[in-house]
Amino acid sequence: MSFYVNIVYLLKFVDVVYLVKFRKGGNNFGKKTSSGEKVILNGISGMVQPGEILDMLGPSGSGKTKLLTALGGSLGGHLTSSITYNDKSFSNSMKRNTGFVTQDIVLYPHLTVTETLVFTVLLRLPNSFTKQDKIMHAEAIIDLLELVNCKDCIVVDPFLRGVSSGEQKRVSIGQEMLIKPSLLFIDEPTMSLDSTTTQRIVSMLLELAKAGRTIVLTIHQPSSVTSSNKSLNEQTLVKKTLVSAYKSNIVEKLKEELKDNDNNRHHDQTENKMFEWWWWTWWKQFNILLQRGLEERKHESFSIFNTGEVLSVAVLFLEYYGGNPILLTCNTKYESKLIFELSIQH
Ligand SMILES: Nc1ncnc2c1ncn2[C@@H]1O[C@H](COP(=O)(O)OP(=O)(O)OP(=O)(O)O)[C@@H](O)[C@H]1O
Repeated sequence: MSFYVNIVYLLKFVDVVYLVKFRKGGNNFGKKTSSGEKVILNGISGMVQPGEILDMLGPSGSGKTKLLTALGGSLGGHLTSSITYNDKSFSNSMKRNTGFVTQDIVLYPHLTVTETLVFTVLLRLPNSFTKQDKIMHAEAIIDLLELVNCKDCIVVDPFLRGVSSGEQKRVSIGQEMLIKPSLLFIDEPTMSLDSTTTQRIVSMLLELAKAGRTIVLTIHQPSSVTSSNKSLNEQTLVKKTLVSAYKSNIVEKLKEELKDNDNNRHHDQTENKMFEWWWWTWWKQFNILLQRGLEERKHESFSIFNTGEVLSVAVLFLEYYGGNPILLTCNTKYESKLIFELSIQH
């Protein structure tokens, strides 16, 4: 199974503005509060071609995750922008081709690396692939992400160490890779990793981009140009210089480029023809979810209550997500967190 993608996407975003409403003063313990608006993203523009990686650097709180989520088509609320993918807006059909790796690593702690990826691939690849094909695909991803040495390790082992945080991050990326997404969004792929693991992940992302993907990622830069060892005046000056350099050197050029690109580009008419949508049968999905739930909790002694819990979680997931395979990579133990995250993202 090749890692080349069927559809390639040109991502363009122009003047992305995002506001949030907030209550001034937070909880005023019974006193009157007033509300206000905060500008989180203020007119951001850019373009990413297939085969390219756009890396967003910035200090904590600068809006990287919000922009990434907006580009991934999942940011609701007060968003005004023109974000297009091959000159079309984000659609449900595109979700099939989009992978989104969140900052927090959320994996089943009691499954092995192989089990994690195999259950994901069984749920997320269409029925046109045989079970054997799907398992082979998961094994290929394990090779690609250099997870062979830990493939039989439990993700979080209560007695031993479990897999390392770098390996967990690669498993999270692997879960998205299984569907061969054409667009890949990754929030902080190198967070808290050592330089060797960072280098490995970056090389892997370069390989994925070479295969035709459009990749956007964020990297928190602790040693950013406005670092705290500079005085406030110096920080403000550096910010102003950067903003005006961005406006005069980049924005106008970029907008020109976006215009040229609009005029010259031959639209990819094959997208819809190549797009393959499928729905799993309820029974098949239920079985995989049930099997995963039982595998995850095999270390616990099973009572009627536990069994009932696993069964209801499997049903609940089918019901909650309406059988949408993209959302079925969740973690039983961490449903509430994921439901929260997914309700934000989808
Ligand atoms: N509902 C909200 N109300 C007020 N402010 C908000 C709200 N949601 C997000 N913010 C603010 O928006 C800003 C951008 O958040 P975002 O998560 O995108 O930052 P980030 O650059 O990804 O940070 P980090 O590197 O720490 O993950 C932050 O300052 C955050 O506090």
